[in-house]
Amino acid sequence: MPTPTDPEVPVIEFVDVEKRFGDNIVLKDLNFSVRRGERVTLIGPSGSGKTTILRLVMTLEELTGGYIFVDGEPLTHREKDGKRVAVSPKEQKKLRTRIGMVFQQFNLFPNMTVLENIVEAPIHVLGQSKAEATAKAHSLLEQVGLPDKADQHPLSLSGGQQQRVAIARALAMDPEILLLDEVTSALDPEVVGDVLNILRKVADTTNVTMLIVTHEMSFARDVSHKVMMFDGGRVIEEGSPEKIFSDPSQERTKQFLSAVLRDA
Ligand SMILES: Nc1ncnc2c1ncn2[C@@H]1O[C@H](COP(=O)(O)OP(=O)(O)OP(=O)(O)O)[C@@H](O)[C@H]1O
Repeated sequence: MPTPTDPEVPVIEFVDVEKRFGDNIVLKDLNFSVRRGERVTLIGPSGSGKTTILRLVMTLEELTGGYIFVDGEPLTHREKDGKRVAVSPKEQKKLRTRIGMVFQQFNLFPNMTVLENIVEAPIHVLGQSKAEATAKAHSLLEQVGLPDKADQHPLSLSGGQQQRVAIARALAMDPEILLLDEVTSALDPEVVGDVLNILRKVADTTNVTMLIVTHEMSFARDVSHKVMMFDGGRVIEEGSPEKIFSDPSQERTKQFLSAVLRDA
């Protein structure tokens, strides 16, 4: 039996996942796994459930069926005596600290400064000292090209700058898993490249596992090890970006790609 520290254990594993909103079944019998350090891009038509998958991993949505494992440990439910039993809030919180997410709409706290946004979770969730968290926050602000914005409030920054702060905030937790949900969709086209370059660098210089939802084909091609195409709540095709993007074998795939991706 593999243990959670076994390198063969997937970092993220979906087993027979079902997600419904009322009568709307968005994901059904969804099975996939992501290995440590792997960067996986999810693509699919609007409404196919890509964002929902990320939100389930972040425990922002309630899982209505099946199981999600992080490092081999159940994130929301485990099977016990043939029954599906919820894990304790404490167990869930422990796993959650390993996961960071960057959202389309930045989701920064508007009443806090940039620095306060970044140090909040490291201090209150990880128990870091204020000095340690602050030093790391300044270094991350340097890394995302905003060394002089620590004392500003998010709403005084441009969208691209706010997204860079959001990336710094996610990285401040040293996440094992980074979830990127259409992080450039709300940005002016001229700043999209800057934000993606920061993420390319994160991909190049860390071993963080990434689950990415994006319409930016070049970015997906550059950073992903694997692309998974979703439709009807299931994976319909998966493979290397070269395979999926450059040589779509079926006409259906070709049409599908031209509908959902843009080359930026
Ligand atoms: N909170 C919610 N309440 C009810 N239905 C929801 C909720 N969130 C998502 N849905 C529904 O779930 C389905 C999948 O939505 P989701 O946002 O995951 O799709 P997506 O593939 O990310 O789409 P897009 O590419 O347009 O962002 C949609 O039908 C959506 O209406």
